[in-house]
Amino acid sequence: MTDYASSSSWTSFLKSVASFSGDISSLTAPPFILSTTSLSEFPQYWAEHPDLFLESSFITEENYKSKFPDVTDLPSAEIARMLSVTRWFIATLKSQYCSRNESMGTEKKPLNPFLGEIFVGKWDNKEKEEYGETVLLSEQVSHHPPKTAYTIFNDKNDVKLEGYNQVKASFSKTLMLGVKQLGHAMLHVKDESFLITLPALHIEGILMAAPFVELNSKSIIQSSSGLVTVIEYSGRGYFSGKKNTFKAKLYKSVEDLNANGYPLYTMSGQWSGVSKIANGETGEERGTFYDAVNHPTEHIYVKPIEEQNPLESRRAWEKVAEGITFGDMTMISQEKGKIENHQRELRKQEEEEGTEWKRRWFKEVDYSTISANERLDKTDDKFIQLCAELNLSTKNTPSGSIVGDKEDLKAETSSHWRFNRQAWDEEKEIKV
Ligand SMILES: CCC(=O)OC[C@H](C)CC[C@H]1O[C@H]2C[C@H]3[C@@H]4CC=C5C[C@@H](O)CC[C@]5(C)[C@H]4CC[C@]3(C)[C@H]2[C@@H]1C
Repeated sequence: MTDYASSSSWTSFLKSVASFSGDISSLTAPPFILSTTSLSEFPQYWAEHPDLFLESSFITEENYKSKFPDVTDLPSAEIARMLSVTRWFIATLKSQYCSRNESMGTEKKPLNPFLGEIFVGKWDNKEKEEYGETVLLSEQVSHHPPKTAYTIFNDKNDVKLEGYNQVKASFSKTLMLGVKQLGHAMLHVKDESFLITLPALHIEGILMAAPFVELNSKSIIQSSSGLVTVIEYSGRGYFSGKKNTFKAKLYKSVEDLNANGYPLYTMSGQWSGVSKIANGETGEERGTFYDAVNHPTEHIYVKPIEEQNPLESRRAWEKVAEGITFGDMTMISQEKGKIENHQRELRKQEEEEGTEWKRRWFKEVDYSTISANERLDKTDDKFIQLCAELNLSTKNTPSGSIVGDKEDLKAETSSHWRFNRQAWDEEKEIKV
């Protein structure tokens, strides 16, 4: 095993970190820490368990007890659906935050998508007729700063996830990279909606050239039914001492949450391992909630590169990925240079013509026009309604910020990316 930590390329990289400007892509990291995967591919990690992604859409008053056989006191289908959505969300975390360690040995620096870069794919679920096809569309809607908008939809069962992501990163004195996520995700299952806020994370192990992600802070899942789940994260050295630890509490309402009342259920354990579910009031265990190690992961299907459009990520980055695989710095910088030069020419042309790159499947919606309480009775916008339940900021703040907290007061914009389904229905060039 190469001792990367003491290699000259890594020590000089660490020196460059000293002058880190906050823009992750500005850092030239050595080939062994570069990933051949672009950030535009990351939304696939929301649906690598097609069964769990769709499960809540199959839960009815008639069958809900069968979905959680150990939870004998499950009161209703609505609560079962909230448990199911919570389990799906917990199940996404291992793919989101550990998949590079599993496939490449350590966390790596993803390729920085160019403006307009797209990534599309599907889970055809052929083995389960009742699932139907799940489609992923991802588009880099901003390059400065990088923002990725995505949707994952399954028309047959009326399930759709829509969201976008932006990160703010900063190095601590101990060279740990702290990352705050902006944006949010919204899951719509038939006539129910769930707002999901994104956890903050930090990258440990950079000094030893063996980086890995640990989650911190919390996520909230707010349902349009009023049910709410709060998930708190911790790592090694915190109360339980184990890495990737979480504690999730499902409350009947925000009032119960705010009054520090009993949750209906508490789920706790490791999001990358096994977690248990217990009765929220008595603490009596009700069995295993989720087992990340033994639940099969199904990777997305992406058509071969030769069938892809030039804007599609794996085709666009093919040569750079080759350079990274061979550790050929010259090839990496030459091929990256071609992509960057082409982008510079496009921006120059747009500047001269007074135009702007046309976003393909997503549009930016400005929520700053009216104040929050006015909006409530004037909108059927689920984002506004679900944020209002939790008094969450609707501005461009780290996900989960509260109205009036310092991040909310500091934020100047309130624009969020939304999927434009009609644009996809009218799409002529790109096939999944
Ligand atoms: C920046 C210094 C550097 O290059 O160090 C190399 C190290 C690999 C650490 C930095 C990179 O670590 C990567 C981890 C990436 C996040 C992983 C998962 C997600 C979830 C997904 O839903 C949205 C994106 C997000 C937050 C990734 C964002 C980019 C991260 C932090 C990469 C770092 C550049």
